[in-house]
Amino acid sequence: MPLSHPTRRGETGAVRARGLYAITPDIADGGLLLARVEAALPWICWLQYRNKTAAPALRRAQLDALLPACRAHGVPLIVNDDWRLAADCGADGAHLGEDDGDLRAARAALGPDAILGASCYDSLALARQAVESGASYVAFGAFFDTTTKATTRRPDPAMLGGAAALGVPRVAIGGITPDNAPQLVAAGADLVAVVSGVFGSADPAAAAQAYLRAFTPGD
Ligand SMILES: Cc1ncc(COP(=O)(O)OP(=O)(O)O)c(N)n1
Ligand SMILES: Cc1nc(C(=O)O)sc1CCOP(=O)(O)O
Ligand SMILES: [Mg+2]
Repeated sequence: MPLSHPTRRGETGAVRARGLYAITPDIADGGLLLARVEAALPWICWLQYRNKTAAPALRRAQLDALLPACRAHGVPLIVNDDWRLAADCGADGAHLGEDDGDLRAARAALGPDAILGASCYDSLALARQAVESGASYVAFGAFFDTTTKATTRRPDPAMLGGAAALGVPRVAIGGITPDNAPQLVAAGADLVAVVSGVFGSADPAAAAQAYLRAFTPGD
């Protein structure tokens, strides 16, 4: 199952990854969240913990439950929005958007091996700045309509190719389905980041596997 492999580091120490980057939805029930994540874990490359509504104590408790499950599958766990929480709970990294603080501070706090992601929306200039500031991957979106989050920016898939020279994994996000994922992978996406397409499904394991076909055209 080569596409379920987690992050590997090359000789330069750079993050290399390819496949599905699953992102959790806002689920208050920790048992339900863990069950749905555990179903998907064999098929995913990275997991992002994203909960926009939980109180800090619940976020911490959910992360503490998810971390051993991710470790058991060799899947890095990345915390959305809050690099301090990522550091406190021993996660593998953090994802920061434009309102989530300073990438340089996050890199300094998390250390050189942490996976540090940056939202770059529809901007190559933002992506260049992010890498200069310590980001180890860049994310572009929203490529398609999504009901998970209000989005205003819509990059062209060609932006993924334009970002190749940055030398870090390129993540595509926003309304990605198994049907539209192949065009983003063909345009240069190393990872497709998905919330509802995986965790909104009655069968997260089957849903996750459906995305992997985008990375093995012809199968
Ligand atoms: C992989 C990935 N890409 C983009 C985002 C969006 O981050 P942000 O713009 O900070 O919005 P919120 O997710 O915090 O609502 C992401 N989380 N992950
Ligand atoms: C969290 C997020 N960030 C986006 C961006 O464009 O930066 S789109 C998005 C929502 C992705 O959810 P779904 O896979 O359900 O469409
Ligand atoms: Mg954010």
